[in-house]
Amino acid sequence: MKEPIITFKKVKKNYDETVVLNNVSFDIEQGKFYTLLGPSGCGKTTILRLIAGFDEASQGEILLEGKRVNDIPANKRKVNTVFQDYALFPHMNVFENIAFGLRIKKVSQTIIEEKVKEVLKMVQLDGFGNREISEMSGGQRQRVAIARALVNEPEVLLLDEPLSALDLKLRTDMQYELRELQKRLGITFIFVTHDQEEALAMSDEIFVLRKGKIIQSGTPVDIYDEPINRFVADFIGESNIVPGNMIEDNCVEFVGKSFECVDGGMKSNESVEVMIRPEDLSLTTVENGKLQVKVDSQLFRGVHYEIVGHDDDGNEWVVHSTRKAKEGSRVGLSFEPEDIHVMRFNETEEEFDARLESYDEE
Ligand SMILES: Nc1ncnc2c1ncn2[C@@H]1O[C@H](COP(=O)(O)OP(=O)(O)OP(=O)(O)O)[C@@H](O)[C@H]1O
Repeated sequence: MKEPIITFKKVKKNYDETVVLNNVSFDIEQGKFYTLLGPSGCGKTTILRLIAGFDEASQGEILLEGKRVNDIPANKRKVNTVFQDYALFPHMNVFENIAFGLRIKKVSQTIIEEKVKEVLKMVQLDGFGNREISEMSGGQRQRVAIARALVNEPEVLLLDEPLSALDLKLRTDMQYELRELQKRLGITFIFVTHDQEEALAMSDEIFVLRKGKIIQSGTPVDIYDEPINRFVADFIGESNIVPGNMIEDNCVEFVGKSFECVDGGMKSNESVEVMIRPEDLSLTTVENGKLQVKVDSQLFRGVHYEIVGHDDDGNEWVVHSTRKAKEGSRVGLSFEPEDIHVMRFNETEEEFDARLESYDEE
């Protein structure tokens, strides 16, 4: 791995007695799209503020390009932030909003004009310089905010829920645009969201946070397919989770039967939670099914039917299927060994924290 562009080493942040970040450590590589994902209040914005230099860490080290920056002020860091509300100046036009930072740095008018033109082009707002902010749509304002950050040529762009004010269609378009922009510029983006679909669609790497800790990091596929615990499984996507028992490395028992699986790492006889995603289950006949369920309801969701049923042990199963099922009928469900994911059963938060710490020490 190249030298990380940002490193957090056991960073803690507290306000008086309240611990907001607890021993957070990570490396951010240059040129990738990272997402901080987690429920409200878990510490996402705090991490951005510490990177930007708007707040100081209570303990631990923050490095930018290998150099400790704990005591370096925000304006000396090659990092720029795009805020949730864009923080544009309403009384200035688009050009002046973008030029503002350069004017403060006393950059010459010719260079300002050149640079503003260049970033307006990057965000596809060519020719919008003279418009007032009030004449711009939500998506356009968003792009002005990004242009204003890009004009400073940051190595890292921090984006704090920048799409949350947009309606669904525009939001999806902007997700695509932002991802394309990041690829084109090749700079590091660190994006904050509590929307898991957005995180999956946009990121190279996701950090999942809970209560001031990063509890899992990895590619969207890693996190979706191999959630570290039930919290991550439930937070990211829909899942069916039932209790089970490991028979041996590649064999797990649930709903009274044993199944081949490829997900090792648990001890024999260990109690586990077995997860299978709704789209990994397919409908078949009762005879051919690995599981049998009675269909309780189904909803048409456009791309698929969402079928909800229960097995004879009373466990609920959700299936995403392009085929319909009949309410009240019995159907079989099939799945592949690699679609089974096993997690520790009933792990308490303390036990989980101890497990995370043991990984850190390895
Ligand atoms: N200046 C402050 N003084 C005291 N507590 C604070 C301060 N700033 C943040 N906090 C607390 O720190 C915790 C983390 O806040 P943070 O803004 O990082 O969360 P977040 O994950 O970004 O949440 P959201 O998704 O709601 O924006 C919250 O419990 C918040 O109340």
